[in-house]
Amino acid sequence: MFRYLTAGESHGPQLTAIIEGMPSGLKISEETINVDLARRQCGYGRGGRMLIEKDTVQILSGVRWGESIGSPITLCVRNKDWSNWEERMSPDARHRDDKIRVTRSRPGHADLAGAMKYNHRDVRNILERSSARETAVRVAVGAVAKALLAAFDITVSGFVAELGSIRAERPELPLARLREQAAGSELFTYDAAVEPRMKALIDQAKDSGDTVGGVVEIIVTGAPVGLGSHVQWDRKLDARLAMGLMSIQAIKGVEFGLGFDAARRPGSQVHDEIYYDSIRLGQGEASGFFRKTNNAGGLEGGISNGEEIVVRAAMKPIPTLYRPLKSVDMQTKEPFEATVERSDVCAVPAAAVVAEAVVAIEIAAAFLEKFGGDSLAEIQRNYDGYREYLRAF
Ligand SMILES: Cc1cc2nc3c(=O)[nH]c(=O)nc-3n(C[C@H](O)[C@H](O)[C@H](O)COP(=O)(O)O)c2cc1C
Ligand SMILES: C=C(O[C@@H]1CC(C(=O)O)=C[C@@H](OP(=O)(O)O)[C@H]1O)C(=O)O
Repeated sequence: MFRYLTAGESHGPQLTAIIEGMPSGLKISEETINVDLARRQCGYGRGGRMLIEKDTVQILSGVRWGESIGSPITLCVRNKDWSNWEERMSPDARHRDDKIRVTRSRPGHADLAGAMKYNHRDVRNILERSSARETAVRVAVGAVAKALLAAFDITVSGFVAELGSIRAERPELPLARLREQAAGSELFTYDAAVEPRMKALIDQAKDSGDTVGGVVEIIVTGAPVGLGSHVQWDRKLDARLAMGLMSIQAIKGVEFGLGFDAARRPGSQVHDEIYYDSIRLGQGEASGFFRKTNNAGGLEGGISNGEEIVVRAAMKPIPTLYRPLKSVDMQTKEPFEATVERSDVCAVPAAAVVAEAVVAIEIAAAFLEKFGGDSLAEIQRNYDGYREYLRAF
């Protein structure tokens, strides 16, 4: 079974992930993972923390001489900011200092609900882990999942589809190529996917002490028919993708293909009609069956149907506002303005990279369930056999 856990606080020494269930024989390098880590840090509207960090991964287990060996893979991303927080975040009781407690919860963050749930009088004990800093190491896990998928010509790419009320078209270049370009260029940030109008909106929000959200779109190409299953609720691929995406900090909605728009149209304008053409087989397609539209976003009955998987996730505006919202001091119960932690104004471009990672992780998990084996070679045999069967279907 392919699974992973993450650990680590935003201003602690490091973030760690342990991945289990990766087959042996997969080429994995820190350099490849670092490309996605760098992409996640970019994007217009990020705050001061991103000037401090320059995220790089360390592979601490499970990979030898550039290839996975089948044992658990440990990934670590160190927090450079830790050096400024060593005492405030120390595990040592001698450093306790109740004078620096955070008691003014921010509306929209996990602060108050988390403090009440865990019986903390210092909101820092909550915000350190609820922080989206955690997504750094999740992106590292996603890069490993992408490496597995790439071995089977499956790509996962994302872009900023909406920012505030501004909509963007899907970039013209195949998204996989955009990513390759990103890898080769320091200049490329996800800014390339963000239009000048979007930048202006972020500037405007910043100037007025406000924040801005948006929608990211993720596209999976090359996924075969048959990932996920209709037979049980927790095996449906759309459900699993939605859970992965909803687990990203500040994501508040997920839709596939036409999404919510499907509810507003009659069935004749929603469902993708099915065609068959054997000539496609000669052209190297995996199957003669195809659709001319993809309103379903590549998923029917919780099963991938061979079309591109298209999923969007809505991100709410960042909860920490430089012109703070009203809150109540947990200690005195007096009304106050919420604490202003150093913060991003907009992290939608970063969320696109994080969403790519979680989508890659869920697709990789479903892929390994279907074609699983202990080595890449074994999976390749299983996959080849399935593709041959599909062509004759
Ligand atoms: C990449 C990324 C960066 C974020 N940066 C900030 C930030 O700087 N300040 C902030 O208050 N929230 C930020 N958030 C959002 C909060 O982490 C999130 O709203 C919070 O954990 C509460 O969870 P919820 O919004 O899912 O309910 C960010 C989210 C993402 C995905
Ligand atoms: C550190 C990251 O994002 C952070 C997410 C975050 C939050 O509350 O979610 C708050 C900010 O942290 P800080 O208070 O240290 O400035 C962001 O910078 C990151 O993306 O690597």
